[in-house]
Amino acid sequence: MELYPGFSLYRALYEFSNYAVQGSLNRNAGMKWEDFSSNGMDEVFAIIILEWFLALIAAYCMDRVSLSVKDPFSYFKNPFKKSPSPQRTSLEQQGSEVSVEIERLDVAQESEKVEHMMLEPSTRYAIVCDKLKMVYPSRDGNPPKVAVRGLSLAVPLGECFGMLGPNGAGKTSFINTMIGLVKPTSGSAFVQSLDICKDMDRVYTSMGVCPQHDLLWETLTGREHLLFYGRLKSLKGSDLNQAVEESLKSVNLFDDGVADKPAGKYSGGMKRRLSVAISLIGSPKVVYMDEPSTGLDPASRMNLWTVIKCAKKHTAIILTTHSMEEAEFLCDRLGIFVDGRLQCIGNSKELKERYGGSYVLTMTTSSEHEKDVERFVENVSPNAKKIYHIAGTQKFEIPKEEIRILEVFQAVEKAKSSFRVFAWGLADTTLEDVFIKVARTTQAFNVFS
Ligand SMILES: Nc1ncnc2c1ncn2[C@@H]1O[C@H](COP(=O)(O)OP(=O)(O)OP(=O)(O)O)[C@@H](O)[C@H]1O
Repeated sequence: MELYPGFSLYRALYEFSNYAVQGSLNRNAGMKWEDFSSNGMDEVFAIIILEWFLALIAAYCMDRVSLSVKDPFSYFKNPFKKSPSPQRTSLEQQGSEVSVEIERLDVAQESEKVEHMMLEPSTRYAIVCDKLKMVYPSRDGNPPKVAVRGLSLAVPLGECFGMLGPNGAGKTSFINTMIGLVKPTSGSAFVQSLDICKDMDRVYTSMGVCPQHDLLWETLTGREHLLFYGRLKSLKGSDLNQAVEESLKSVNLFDDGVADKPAGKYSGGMKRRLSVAISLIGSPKVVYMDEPSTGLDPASRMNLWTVIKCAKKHTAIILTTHSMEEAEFLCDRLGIFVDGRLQCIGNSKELKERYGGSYVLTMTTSSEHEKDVERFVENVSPNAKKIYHIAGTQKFEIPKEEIRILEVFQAVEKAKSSFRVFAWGLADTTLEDVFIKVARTTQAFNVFS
């Protein structure tokens, strides 16, 4: 009976209380150590200690079994295999909503390319990320945040890769991982064949960074900043002075003594230009630019674009931007990044062809002719879809295969005789349309999944 855990405890308590009652009646001390062998309490205690060890082992096994949710018996098959930590499990569950997504062909091809590269490394590619994942740990009661979900990407020298994506998509987190500010949670990344987890010190010598927010010393001048970063990139003597001068000229910070003013007195645009110059000094092989032209006037922006375009000839650049114009002007390939994942990848023409497939017809009339416009569009293209409507102005998405542009022009001219058209236009798909479509579809999918 005493082998049952509860019973041995009960027996011990019973004996103690019995001796205590007898002790108080007979005015003696109750149970003593020497009484243990006479009343069997030594056996009871031996059983309790043994059971404590057995219960501990049983509780540990049950805990491990409960963690192996998919196969509760897997623990018994291999009891020494490390089980995932509770945090890891919750992250995997968090990521599972996305794992049902159908990976798009272009993104899958990029992953395949990277997998191939991991087996046969190539020096042509300056940046290679293989299933890179970055999770911010839970803090202040908030759950962990998966910012980058297994990104696979290869960027060759001479390419500017544009990373587009809505706010909070994880672009900056990706860059921060690549520049060593935060450690990847899993996956790997290589810069010039150097592992960012092991050889970051060597990676820094061939890397330039233009962060999202300018990181400048208020009291140092623009020239001093460039001298400092130039020295970090191993430039010396006349080479360093020449590189600094060229860099200052390229971003229009050379004339009128601007180069020798403290950075604290620079305008926002000047600081931004200095940050870009810093990222490019010493001709690094890899450059990360996080929204480089934010806050620049149109002339400075165009000037900056020329500098970046010139620099990319011998560099691999990863650039994040919210400007579609900038992306089209600078980037050889683009990736739309939503919720920590690349949703599509290709050059701007390919993306427009892939995700466009329709013209946008805009027509403005007085409010009473709105129905006439609807009928007109239905005649032109039965599958047209109204996408926008406000005070007499309506926009319709028309499948490209359903219309010929000449016929639309003829039809509009004819319609003008039936009702007054204030303005109208027919536009091809823009990169902005593609961006909105991809971002909306993915976000809607994530909400409903
Ligand atoms: N230090 C942090 N701790 C926890 N979560 C963070 C941290 N930094 C960013 N995040 C979260 O990670 C996600 C990705 O943020 P990130 O700044 O990388 O996005 P982004 O694409 O660069 O956005 P934006 O275009 O606005 O710059 C966001 O949901 C953000 O709230």
